[in-house]
Amino acid sequence: METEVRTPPTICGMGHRMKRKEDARFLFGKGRYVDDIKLPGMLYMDIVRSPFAHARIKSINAERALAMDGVVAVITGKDLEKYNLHWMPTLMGDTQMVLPTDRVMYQAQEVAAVIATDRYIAADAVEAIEVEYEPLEPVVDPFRALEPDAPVLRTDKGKTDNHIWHWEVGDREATERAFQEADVVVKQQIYIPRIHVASIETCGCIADYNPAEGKLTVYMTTQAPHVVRTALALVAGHVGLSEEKIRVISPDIGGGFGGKVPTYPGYVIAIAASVLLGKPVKWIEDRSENLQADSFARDYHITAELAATKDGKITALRIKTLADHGYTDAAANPSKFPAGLFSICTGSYDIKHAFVEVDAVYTNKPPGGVAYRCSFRVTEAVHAIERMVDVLAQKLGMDPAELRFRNFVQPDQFPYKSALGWEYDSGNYPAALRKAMDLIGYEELRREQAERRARGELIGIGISSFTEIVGAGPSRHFDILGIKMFDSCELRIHPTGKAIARFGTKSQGQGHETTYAQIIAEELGIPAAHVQVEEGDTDTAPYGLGTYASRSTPTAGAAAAMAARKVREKARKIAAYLLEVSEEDLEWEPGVFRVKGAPDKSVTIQEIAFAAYTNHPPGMEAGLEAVHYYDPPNLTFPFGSYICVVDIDKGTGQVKIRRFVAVDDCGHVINPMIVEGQIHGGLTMGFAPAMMEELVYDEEGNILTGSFMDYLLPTAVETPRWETARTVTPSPHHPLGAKGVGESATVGAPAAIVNAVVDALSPYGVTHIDIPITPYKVWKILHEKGVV
Ligand code: PCD
Ligand SMILES: [Cu+]
Repeated sequence: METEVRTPPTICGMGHRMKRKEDARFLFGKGRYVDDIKLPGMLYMDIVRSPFAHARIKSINAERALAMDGVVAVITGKDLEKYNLHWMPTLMGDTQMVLPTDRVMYQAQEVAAVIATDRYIAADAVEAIEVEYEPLEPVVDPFRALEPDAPVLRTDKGKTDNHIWHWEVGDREATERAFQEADVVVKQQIYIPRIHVASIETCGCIADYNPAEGKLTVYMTTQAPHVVRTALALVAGHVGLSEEKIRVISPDIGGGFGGKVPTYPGYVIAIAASVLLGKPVKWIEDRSENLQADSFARDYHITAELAATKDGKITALRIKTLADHGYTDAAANPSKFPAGLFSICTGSYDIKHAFVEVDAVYTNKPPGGVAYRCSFRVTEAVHAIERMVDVLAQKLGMDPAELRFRNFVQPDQFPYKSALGWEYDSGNYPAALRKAMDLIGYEELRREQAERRARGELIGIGISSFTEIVGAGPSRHFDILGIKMFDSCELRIHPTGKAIARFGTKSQGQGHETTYAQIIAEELGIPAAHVQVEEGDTDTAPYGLGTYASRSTPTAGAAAAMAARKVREKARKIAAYLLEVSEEDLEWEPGVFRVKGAPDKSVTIQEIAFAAYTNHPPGMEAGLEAVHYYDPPNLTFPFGSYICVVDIDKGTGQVKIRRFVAVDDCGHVINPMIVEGQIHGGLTMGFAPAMMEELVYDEEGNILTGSFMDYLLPTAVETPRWETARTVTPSPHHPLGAKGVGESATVGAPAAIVNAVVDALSPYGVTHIDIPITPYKVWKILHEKGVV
C-alpha cells in the first residue's frame, strides 16, 4: 500500500515531493537564527565555568574583571540568591543551580557570568575572574554512587544517599515464573553510553527586558517556546514577570534533536541580567560549552534477560537498569514517566510476560537525559530488545530473521496490548522485514557469508526490527509541568483565498513550513504554495507544547487537518448559499464544491473565501478561520526493519558498512522527499553513536572528549550510502493516518549495526559489543579471541 495522491501538483497536498519552502531562505543565507539578531545597545554575556567536577567555592574575586573597560557587570550565585533565582526547577521536579552559591557539581558547570559591551571583552573578563575552589571527592561511576561510603551529592536536598528514584512496570512474579519454566535463558549486560546531540547551532538567547513596558522578549533556541514562557512566569512571577509580559520567540533553529528542550542556566542568567540592567543581553554558547555542559543523552547501564522455549518462542523479558543522571534529574520526559517510554522494550514481539525496573542515581556529571533523536528512552529500549533477540538467536543457533518472524506481533493482533501496558495502534512487522530481506538479498548474502567464513573472512549481517512510540499526548497520560500534551493549529483564510496557519510546535529543520501547508492543501484544496506557516512566537502562535518526540505530525499535523475541516464545513455553508442549493446537494473535491448531478455548477475555495468577507450568508459571522487543539487518543507506533551488512578488516579492526537497507513505516506520508531526508539524517545519527560518539570522563570527573577532536562525529566521508524503502500501515486514529517519523531511524539503526558486527565475530564466541564500536575495540577482540 502506498499513500494515495489525491491532489494535482498545482495544489500539492499529501504525497507530493514538494521542495521545501524554507530552503530558499536557508540556501540564500537568509535564515534568521538567534545569533543573527542584533538589538540596539545589546550587551554580551560569557560564563566562568568550573575546572573541577566537585568542589566547594571558597571565594569569587571579580575585581580585576570589573575594572576592565567595557565590563558592565559580573553576576554570581550570591547575586541571584537575593531574588531567589539561584536555583530553578527541572522538568522532572528536581532542582538545578542557575549559579552556585556553595558547591559545583560537574566540570564546566556555570560559576559566574560576565556582562560586557562586546563579546571579546566578556571572554577576556571571564579569564580575569579569580575563583578559589576546595576540591571535593567526586562521584563519577554510577555504581560507585550507590556504595554506602560514597560522598553524598545532594545534601542540599537533605539526601543521605545518591539514589534518585526507582521505577518499575510489569508483572514481577509472572515474569519470574516464566523464567523458571523456560527452556532457554539468555542474559546480557549492555551499556548505552553518554552522548551529545551536537546540533550545528549551539544554544543561546537574547533577553530583552523593556523597563518602560515591563515586558520581556526572549529570542531563544528552544524547541518548546510556550512551555518556556509558562515556566518563566511560574519561577519569576515574584519579580514581576507575569505571563502576558513575556514573549518567547524561537526564530530559525539550527537543529534541536532534543538538546533544545531543557532550560539551561545560561538563559536564566541572561534574563536576570537584562531585567537588572534594563538592556538586551545576548548569550551564545561556544562549541566546547555546548559539548561539555549541555544536556547529555542515554547513559543507561542495562542488564537484560530473555526466556524462551527451545524452538524459539520468547516467553518473558526482564530488564534492570541503572541510569546515570548527573547531579540533578533534568531529564526531558513527560512528568509521569521518569524513565521516559523505556517500557516499549518488548519491541515488535508478542512477549506475554515482562518486568522492567530502572534506578536513577546522582553523579558529578552534567545533568540531562534528553531524547537525542529518540522519544524519551526509546533508543535504549530498542537497543536492548534488538540486541537480546540476536543474543538468543545465537544461543539457539537459529537465524535471527527466523527468530523474529516467530515472535512478531502479527498484523491481525492490532490494536495490540503489550505486556508493559501500551496499546500499539497498527503494524505489519513481517511485511517490513520481508521487504528489507528481499531488497538486500538476504538468503544470497547468508550463502556468501558461509563461503567467506570458510575462507576466514569476517562478514556480518545484522537486523533490527524496531517499534517506535511517538506523538505524545494523549493528555490524560502525558504532561510537562502539569501542562497537558496536546497541540494546536490556528488557520485563517484571507479574502483572496490565501492562508496563514500558526502552530504550537517549532521546526528546527524538519520542514514544517512545507508539510503543514501540504496538509492544509490536502484538506482545503488551497495550493500549498499559498499557505504561509508560522511557528515559534508565543505572542502570535496558539498554545502548544513544541516539537520533540516526533510529535508534530501526530499532534499539530492532526490539528491542521481538523482546523481545515472546520473551515471546510463553514465553506460548505457559504457554497450552498452562493449556489442556492442545500448543503446536502454539494460534493467536495479538493478546492471545489460542486452541485451533485450538475457538475458545472460549482464554486472554488477561493471564491468562497472572497464571499466570506464580501457576500456571506445573512446571519453568519464574517470571516473564514478556525482553531483546533488536538489531543490524540493514543500515541502512534511507527516501525521498520533495517538490515546492515559489514565487512571487517582483520588487520585494523575497521568495520566497513557495505550495505544498509532501511524499510520504514510511518503510515501515510505527507511529503515523501522530507521523510526520506528524515530517514537519511536519522540513520546517520544512529550510525554516529553506534560507531563513534561517546562522552568519556576520567575518575576525577574530567571530560576526556570535550572537543570534536575527541568526540567524533561522522562526516559525509564515513557515512554509508543508505538504501531506503517504505511500507504504509496507516494509523487508525490519526485524521490523516500518519505517524511520526523524525526519530525512527536513529532509534532503529544502532542495533542493526552492532548485530552485524557481532554476527561477523560470532564464530569466535563473541556475543556482544557495547557501542561505540571503534576500530580499537574490534582490533582488541580480534587479538583476545585469537582471530589474528
Ligand atoms: N508520516 C509523515 C510523518 C512526518 N512527515 C514529515 O517529516 C517531518 C518530521 O515529522 P515528525 O516525525 O512529526 O517529527 P517532528 O515533531 O516534526 O520533529 C521532531 C523530530 O525531528 C527530527 N528531525 C530533525 N530534522 C532536522 N532537520 N533537524 C532536527 O533538529 C531534527 N530533530 C529530530 C528530532 S530529535 Mo527529539 O527533539 O530528540 O525528541 S524529535 C525529532 C515533518 O516535516 C513531517 O511533516 C511526513 O511528511 N509524513
Ligand atoms: Cu545546547
